[in-house]
Amino acid sequence: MADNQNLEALKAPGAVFFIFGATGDLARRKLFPAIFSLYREGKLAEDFAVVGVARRPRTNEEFRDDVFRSIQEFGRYKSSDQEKWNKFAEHFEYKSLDINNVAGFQELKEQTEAIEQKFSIPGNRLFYLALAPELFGSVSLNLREGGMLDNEGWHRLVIEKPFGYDLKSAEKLNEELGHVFKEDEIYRIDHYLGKEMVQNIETIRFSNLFFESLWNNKYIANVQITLGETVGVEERGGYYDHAGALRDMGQNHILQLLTMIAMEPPSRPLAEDLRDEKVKVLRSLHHFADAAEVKANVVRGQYTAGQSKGKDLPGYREEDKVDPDSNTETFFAARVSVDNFRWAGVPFYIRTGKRLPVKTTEVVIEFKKMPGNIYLGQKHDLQPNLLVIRVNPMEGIYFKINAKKPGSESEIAQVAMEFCQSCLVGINSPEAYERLIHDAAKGDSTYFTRWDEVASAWAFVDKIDAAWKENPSDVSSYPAGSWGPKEADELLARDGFHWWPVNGEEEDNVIWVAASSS
Ligand SMILES: NC(=O)C1=CN([C@@H]2O[C@H](COP(=O)(O)OP(=O)(O)OC[C@H]3O[C@@H](n4cnc5c(N)ncnc54)[C@H](OP(=O)(O)O)[C@@H]3O)[C@@H](O)[C@H]2O)C=CC1
Ligand SMILES: O=C1O[C@H](COP(=O)(O)O)[C@@H](O)[C@H](O)[C@H]1O
Repeated sequence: MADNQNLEALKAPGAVFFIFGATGDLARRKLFPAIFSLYREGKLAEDFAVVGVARRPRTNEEFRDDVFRSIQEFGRYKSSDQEKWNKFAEHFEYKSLDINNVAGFQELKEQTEAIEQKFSIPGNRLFYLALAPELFGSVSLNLREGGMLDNEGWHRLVIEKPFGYDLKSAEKLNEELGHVFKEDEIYRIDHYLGKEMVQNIETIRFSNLFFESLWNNKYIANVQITLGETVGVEERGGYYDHAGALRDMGQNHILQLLTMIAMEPPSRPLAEDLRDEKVKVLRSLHHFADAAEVKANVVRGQYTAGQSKGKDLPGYREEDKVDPDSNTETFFAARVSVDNFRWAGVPFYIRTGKRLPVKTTEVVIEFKKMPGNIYLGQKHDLQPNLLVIRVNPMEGIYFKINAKKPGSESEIAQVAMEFCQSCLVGINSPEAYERLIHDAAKGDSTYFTRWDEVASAWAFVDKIDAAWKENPSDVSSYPAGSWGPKEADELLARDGFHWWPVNGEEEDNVIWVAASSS
């Protein structure tokens, strides 16, 4: 009984989910599998439906086949029972329309009313825009013009990143959306906020006395945030060549991770309180004053041909749909300061890149060194304590401490005490998109970015971009499969630090103690 009650509380209310861009890459790889997982776990009400929208012609049957293939290829759960699949698939319909043509929306309205009647759906409508950002404004206007918002029930707009190209374009887009939707109806996706371990940062920080009491500039020497990718630009060269790493990963995912690490505890466990704290961090970021300051603190790189695991990899300029003379950065690293009471003097080193040696998202908190004076003269190099939060692909945390090497007389060894969440049997963490779609359907905006966060992040990034534009070809190169240009190491070396190894590239002399059941 208690379990049933819990399940009921988890269920999102009945609604129609509109996936605009239903024939696209994101829908196929992430959104359909996420909806299936929510259904399998009983997190969707029985009275739900999904309407896929794009220009390509598709019958409902063809669309359901597309959805089936996407789930079998990319889903956490696969479908193996035809009868159960048919029951799920009958909730899916397709509508071919051009976003720019309002007549299509009027037809969509009629189709939607019939679906709502068929499944007794109470009129709630969630519009997920898995579309190129240029279409976001038109789709919201045409939803209104086509009468899609005239009914009773809630209306929510879920928007993919990038939200604009810079502050100015983001403001324009926000204004366009604001003519149709209120701020609390807009859910701006940053899928990193849906990741299990990103949400866990809040819990780790605010439920452990020994972390929170050390979480400041008295005890922390620096923070390192790495979002490494082994892939190149794949099929997205056309988009990426206009975006680059700073816009693609920096303005959103990295700065969001940084806010989770740096924010003050929210006064109440409410979405607005958490977002208030995050925006305060973004407002505290030191904005680089001019090109010289950017040059001293930000490194940009582009990959050239290289090798990974014995495989030859092309350079960025040889990639499909990329300008052969492109100066777009596929890597950036920066030394960032959060100018507030807690963090003054603590450098935050951030980096991301395509074609790095490993796929990894990790945050390393390096604590200040102990004086070590009582060990002087004993050939001990006392290492600093580290707290490492592993977000992706491994999930977990570990803490590095110094201890007497087992069996030795006085030797000191580094011990890594690990909670390896992904090693735990039975844990199959929900994908970020599952959580976020579920949250949006329940009206919980905690892990979506509010407009003032987006605007503050752009204001910071625009300063870097403006400096880069003054000298567009000043981009360092790095061979595919390496850790980026050497200047990224120099950023830290200057301060007496270095990047800590990530994702299992651990030093040999560390003793691991695992707190998992694997
Ligand atoms: N793919 C990814 O991994 C990620 C994507 N994103 C973001 O998600 C969004 C979608 O990306 P992605 O799926 O890769 O893009 P795709 O190019 O693969 O898909 C775009 C979709 O838009 C549809 N479309 C284009 N023009 C129109 C139009 N005029 N009217 C109706 N439908 C139209 C296309 O269908 P059709 O041609 O049939 O009309 C297609 O379904 C983008 O904002 C992207 O930045 C964010 C993070 C990761
Ligand atoms: O938003 C994006 O994220 C992906 C990386 O996401 P992850 O969850 O696999 O770490 C990145 O490849 C893509 O370029 C970017 O647009």
